Amino acid sequence: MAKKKKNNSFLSSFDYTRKMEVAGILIMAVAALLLLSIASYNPADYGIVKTLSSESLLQVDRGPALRVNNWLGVIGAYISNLFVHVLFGYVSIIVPILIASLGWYVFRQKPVAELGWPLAYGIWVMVLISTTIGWFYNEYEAYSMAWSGGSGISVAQILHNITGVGSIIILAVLLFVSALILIDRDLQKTIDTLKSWTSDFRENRDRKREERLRKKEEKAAIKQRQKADAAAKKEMESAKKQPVSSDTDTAPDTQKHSSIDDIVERSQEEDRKRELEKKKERAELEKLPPRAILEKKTAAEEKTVVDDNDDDDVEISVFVGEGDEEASERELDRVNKDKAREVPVIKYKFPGIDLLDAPPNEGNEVDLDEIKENKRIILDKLKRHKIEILSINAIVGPTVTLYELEPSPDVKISKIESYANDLKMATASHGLRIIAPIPGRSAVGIEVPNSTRETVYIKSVINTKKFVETDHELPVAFGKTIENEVFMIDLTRMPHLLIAGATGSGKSVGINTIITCLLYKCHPDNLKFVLVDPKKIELSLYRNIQNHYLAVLPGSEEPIVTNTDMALETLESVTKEMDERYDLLKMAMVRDIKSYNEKFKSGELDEELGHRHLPYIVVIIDELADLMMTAGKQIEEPIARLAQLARAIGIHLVVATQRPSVNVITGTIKANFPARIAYQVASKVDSRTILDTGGADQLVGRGDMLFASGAGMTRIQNAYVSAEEVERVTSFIGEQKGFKKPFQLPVVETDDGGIPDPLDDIDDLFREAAKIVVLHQQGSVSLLQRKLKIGYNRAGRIIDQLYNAGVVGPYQGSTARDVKITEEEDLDEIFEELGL
Ligand SMILES: Nc1ncnc2c1ncn2[C@@H]1O[C@H](COP(=O)(O)OP(=O)(O)OP(=O)(O)O)[C@@H](O)[C@H]1O
Repeated sequence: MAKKKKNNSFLSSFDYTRKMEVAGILIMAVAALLLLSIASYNPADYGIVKTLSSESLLQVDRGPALRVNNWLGVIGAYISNLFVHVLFGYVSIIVPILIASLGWYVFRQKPVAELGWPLAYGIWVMVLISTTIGWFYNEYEAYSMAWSGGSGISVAQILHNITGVGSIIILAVLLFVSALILIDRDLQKTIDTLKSWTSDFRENRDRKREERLRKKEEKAAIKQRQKADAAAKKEMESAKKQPVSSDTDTAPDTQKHSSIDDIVERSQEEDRKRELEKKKERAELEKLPPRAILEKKTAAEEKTVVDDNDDDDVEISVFVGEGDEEASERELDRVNKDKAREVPVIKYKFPGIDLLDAPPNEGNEVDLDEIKENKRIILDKLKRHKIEILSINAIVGPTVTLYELEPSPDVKISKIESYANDLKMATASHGLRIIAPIPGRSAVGIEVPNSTRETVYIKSVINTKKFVETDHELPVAFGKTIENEVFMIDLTRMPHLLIAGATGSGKSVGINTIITCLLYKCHPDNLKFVLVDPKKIELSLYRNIQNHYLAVLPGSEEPIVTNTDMALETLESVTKEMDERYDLLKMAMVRDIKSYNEKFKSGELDEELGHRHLPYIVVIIDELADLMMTAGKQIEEPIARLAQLARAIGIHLVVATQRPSVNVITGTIKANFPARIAYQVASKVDSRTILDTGGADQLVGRGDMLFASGAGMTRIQNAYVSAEEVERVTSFIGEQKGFKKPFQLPVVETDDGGIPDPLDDIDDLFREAAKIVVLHQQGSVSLLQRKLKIGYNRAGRIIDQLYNAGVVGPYQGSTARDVKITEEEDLDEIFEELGL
């Protein structure tokens, strides 16, 4: 009695958990032993153990003939014979697996009842597979019986007796259905899953390939840049070491380089500062509790708490952004009138706001039923995955509604993202985008497209106080954010834009929005467009405004560039304009175009020295792919150079393509365009090429876009401007007198050594200039400026003519041109040839 009591107390000294752990380990050990015995099954073993007497079991060595092969000896031989030979063949291996799962459940104290179906399924599959193998064994006997086991063979035989060849069809169908059950319980879903697997695989492979290519290119670009930097540094150092007398010409050239570097470096420094500020702002937001952020973000919004009578107890608050304050009547016209008055060079009247269509219906209608339904679906789906949500905010935008979910603290945010496909299917919506987490918050955003979209009319973004009163130099109000706020940028701060979107996604409308915004804000004296349109139709509407707003190659008949050769020449010319502008800024000792123009306006800069008012130049390329396909590297080079250096001197690029592949948006181009816009694209790979992340493939087209700059990504509904509106605006401008001709870009030397400037228009000072150059053996613009007391432009033109006549060599960047003539007689011969 006493003993029993002691025993009891020994067992009861272990708590329940420990007992379950021990039981679990024991069950798993049994499973492991069973597995070993089945895995080492040998048909000969059973015969041997049957012949063994009980004494022989105690013998140290029974000799090789009686040695059992099974790893678990005699017991193993019996067990494996039962499972492999008698029952289900090697397929019996499922038994120890099932036992091990049971052991694991006991060990972890999970509810064993949960294993009911998996156990039944495992046994069913075991019987089915062994029967199928048995069927083939009966028919062909091509392999050992151990694969199906006696039971598999017998069941197959019985089935065959009853249904003949139909038996194998039945078995095949049962196997297929069982496999489907394993993959997924829904056939439709299974097909979708399989489809998404294959497309994921393909996408992955493509992405990796593109990524490799991009990295390679980026590396090459970085190397190139480093080389250029090193060369420039070296040059600067050598210039510092040997002070050059002021009347030699190499000094200004060297200074020019260091000055370019200075200016670029300074503006890069400014970019860095801006980035830092943005980071700080984000960090501040992170510190605020989520609620406070929402309040901050939606300060101007209406909030409705919806009582949806659902049985869940998650509250949903619906926010609709009020939008920006409308500008008062004629405010824009008044501001523009003042602006036009300030520029006396031409008489100009800005287009009026009434040239734009008025939005037919003001405001954004909210479909509360749709919101409730989406909430129900989202919660339902997440509940099934055991994700608990504490509260939801729905922010209704023009195109999509953002559901901000606050999950309970123990939920891993990234888990929700993995259910994107599931949610997409449940809400039956293309364009569902998951933001997990919303930057700086422990909330998850799910954007679901609205069933009825609101068109954002351009008038509703232009005629706002935000746009009218902005002091941005080149303001572009793209459209409206999800909070209904006007999304506006200053192009000078971007400083360039890369745009991608499949055909029909709203790119062209987007480019028209950019141009229209600029036309409504910038005086023609202060802004010029270089329009490159290989598709030949998209930008043709702007022909009307050539004498006001377009910049062209000298002598060009066609104000809009439509072929690759011309595009190449034009971009090179813009690059030359860039170099010239750097020279001018250096001479004026200012660091950016704004201060330069102010200095010029105040009369501090001498026009005789080449100083001139510098308008902003916005180069728009609509379809980079067409140019890259025909000119490749040749076109990439000036684009990359402009993108790298043109920031401080008022030249900005807007480059669009419908083919965002790595051979169009190369590493070099990408590296120099930090601000990017993606409209809807065809695949995740395309989205990654443009944005470095997915998302653009989930947009819903018609101007639905993502804007990405260093500070994150914003979803925007692009403002709609129709072709008729563009036509009205451009005709209004075009009908005014304007300048005599379009803005002339500088002349560029062509590859074959000639320059387009014809020699029959030889400058009066050509002879004198040639003599000076030969005398000093130095072909430089500033030498001619000093000696002939002429302006920069004229001296530059004479140097180009001297080059064309063979007196000086080609342009060599930072050093003066070589002089090809040494003797006066040779020069006289040239004069004679030219009839001078
Ligand atoms: N912001 C917008 N709001 C409403 N509808 C739009 C918007 N942008 C585009 N759309 C609609 O989508 C159509 C296609 O747009 P768009 O011509 O700009 O596409 P795209 O990307 O330039 O195509 P492609 O590359 O073939 O020229 C437009 O005709 C218009 O009906």
